[in-house]
Amino acid sequence: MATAEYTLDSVRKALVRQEDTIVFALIERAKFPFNSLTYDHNYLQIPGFCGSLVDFVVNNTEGVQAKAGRYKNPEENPFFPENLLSSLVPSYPFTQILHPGAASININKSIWKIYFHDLLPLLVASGDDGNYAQTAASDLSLLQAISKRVHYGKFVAEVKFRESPQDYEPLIRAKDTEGLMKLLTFKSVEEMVKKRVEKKAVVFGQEISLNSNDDKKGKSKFDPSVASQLYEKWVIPLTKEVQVEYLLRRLD
Ligand SMILES: O=C(O)C(=O)C[C@]1(C(=O)O)C=C[C@@H](O)C=C1
Repeated sequence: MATAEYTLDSVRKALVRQEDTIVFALIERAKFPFNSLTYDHNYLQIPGFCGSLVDFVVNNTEGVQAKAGRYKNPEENPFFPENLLSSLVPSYPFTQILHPGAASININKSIWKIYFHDLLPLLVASGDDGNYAQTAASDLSLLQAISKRVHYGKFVAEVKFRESPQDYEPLIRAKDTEGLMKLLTFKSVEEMVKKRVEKKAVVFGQEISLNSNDDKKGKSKFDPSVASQLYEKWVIPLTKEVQVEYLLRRLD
């Protein structure tokens, strides 16, 4: 998008499209049981590496993706920024609409904790089918989709600021976190988002049969209420946290 194309309407449309990615990633992770060895620090015996299989897969995949240029896009934020090498590919002129302070906002450590402690136990069945590498890969896809959505709050905050700087500036100068949170909140939009996400989970998660009468009979690929809970408890609050963090740096 060019700078002029970033409006509240266009960034909300991007958030709506990201819901599809998140719901599909939920479906893909729910295909596997919990597979606890994926997260067990004593399972791997790889010389020179200390951590679980999911740590190993995420660290190494992010390493390759960083070299391939993924994190040159200001919409992307790595989970392990400490270990990354620079991009090795020619750079693309991404539209720079964000304030430079945006680069220092990365709440992936919180997303990581919530994902493993709270979301996974709600989403997947207990059990072990041995597909640990595939499980870790589907964890990473889902983590990346959630992370992108949450950090998109930077873009949402920027367009809100540009649309009414006169309302935001005094609150930013006063470091009024609560006031900012109130100003950027639209409860009716949040309600709509939660309902739509649950509906997508119902529709995308249903069995498809060529006989239309059978469509709704099969078992859903995951519990659709997990999608709305994910948004209500974590995705929306964290997106708002990113917006406040961004706004607090907006006049630096
Ligand atoms: O649409 C917005 O205005 C946003 O800021 C996004 C979002 C969300 O995360 O879905 C967050 C805060 C608002 O209260 C409404 C929705």
